[in-house]
Amino acid sequence: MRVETRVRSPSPTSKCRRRSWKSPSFFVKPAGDRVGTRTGYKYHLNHCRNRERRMAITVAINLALINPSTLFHPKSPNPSKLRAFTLRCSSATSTAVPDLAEIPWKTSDARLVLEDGSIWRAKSFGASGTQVGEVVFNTSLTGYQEILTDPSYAGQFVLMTNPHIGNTGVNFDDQESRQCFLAGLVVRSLSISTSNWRCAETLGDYLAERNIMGIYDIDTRAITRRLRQDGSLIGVLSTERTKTDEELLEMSRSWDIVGVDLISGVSCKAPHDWVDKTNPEWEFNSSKRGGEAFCVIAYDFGIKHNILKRLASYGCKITVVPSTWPASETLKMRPEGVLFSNGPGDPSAVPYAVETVKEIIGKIPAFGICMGHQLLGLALGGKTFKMKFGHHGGNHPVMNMYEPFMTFILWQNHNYAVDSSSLPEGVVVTHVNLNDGSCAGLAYPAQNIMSIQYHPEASPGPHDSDYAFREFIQLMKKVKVNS
Ligand SMILES: NC(=O)CC[C@H](N)C(=O)O
Repeated sequence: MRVETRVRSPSPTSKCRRRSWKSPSFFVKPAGDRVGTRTGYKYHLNHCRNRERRMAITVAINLALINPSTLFHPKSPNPSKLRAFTLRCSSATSTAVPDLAEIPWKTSDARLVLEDGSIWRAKSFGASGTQVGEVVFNTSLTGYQEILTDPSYAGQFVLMTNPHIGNTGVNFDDQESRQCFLAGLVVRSLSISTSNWRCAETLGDYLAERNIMGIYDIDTRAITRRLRQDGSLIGVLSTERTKTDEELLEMSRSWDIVGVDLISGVSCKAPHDWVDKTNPEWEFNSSKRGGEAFCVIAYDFGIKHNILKRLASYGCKITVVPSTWPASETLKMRPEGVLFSNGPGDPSAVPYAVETVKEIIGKIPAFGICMGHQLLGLALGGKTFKMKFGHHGGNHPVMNMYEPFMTFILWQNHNYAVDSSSLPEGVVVTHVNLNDGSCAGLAYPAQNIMSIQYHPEASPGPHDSDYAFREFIQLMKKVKVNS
């Protein structure tokens, strides 16, 4: 198919004040011997501000990417600039063209077999092979790259409920860790083109290079309903024709994620300092930072880079240590605070980490995030349990129990939770998830402990809870002043 694009600008001499006359129109139409010249798509812009103009150009580039050599825009107000821009963009992503063009006509070549016996046919992208994991659904509309690189998804297939994924491609600034640890990605519709000023490669290429499997053209709504009704399910994803459905089903039924130590596979291997702050270009909260720098040890149970960046932006000097780092070494380093990070899997499967937490709390102010929060709950004598299908997404309402009318919309990503009723006296539930009443935060003021089940760094997600980092700073400050 040849693609012809035209951008028609408003007449500069037009005296007409009506908006529609002032608006540029933009046409993208398939052209060629067997396609009528008047068929195609018309993008009519309501007004001609730069942003809309850029959008129009972006649409033109996306459609023209199917065949960049036929890019054509004779009536651009500034043809040479527009041509240079569009050609630069199309050549920057031209390596992706053959794959993209193939996608809509590809036939099913993958199966997702769930432990309940259901078999879902799909089309594969990224790596091929056979992979087992727990299927969880994520309700986030954006941020698939941060999700892919969040180590907390180790051992899990992430099914995105947002039906359209891949349209912004992948860049190398939005990585939350050194690699993708998840088992695979499940999407309804994989974008046939990518368009973003930071895009460095397509999602498919990115996953293939990292040996991560992806599938698309699968009924993600039906699977999500099943997970909501029956709870998280183990699944096997396979592109191998030689494997029978029965074999894959057997594989899914003989694997379990409960009781497995997934932290040891994602944690760093040696201590190191962290200095990167949130890029000033993306900084959203530069107010109320004191000049004081606190030394913090961050236990890496699968830590996301943006937790470290936010802490650094709040002025902390951070040393990241592996999950097996002895508490005695930490105490010798005399930090002013200890952070217990997020991380994958079952908190009760890592008793060594609970022991470490037990040895540290009460001696140094402690802050737990997600897995760190669960480990603190266990160390304080509480219990954790596996939730039905967990919380994965950026739309979770969480209420602050100290200020009951303060409800935040937050990013959560967890399958386990602390059982509020199991917590000993003196430990307070500070936050509650309003969807199901589960514990979303706790504090033990007597030992200068605070912890949250949600992600204050967002990435992706709303920034509502960035204040949690400030509260940790205030906690360290209070202890320093009083000591
Ligand atoms: N984001 C996290 O730290 C996840 C915590 C824990 N592994 C869970 O799934 O509940």
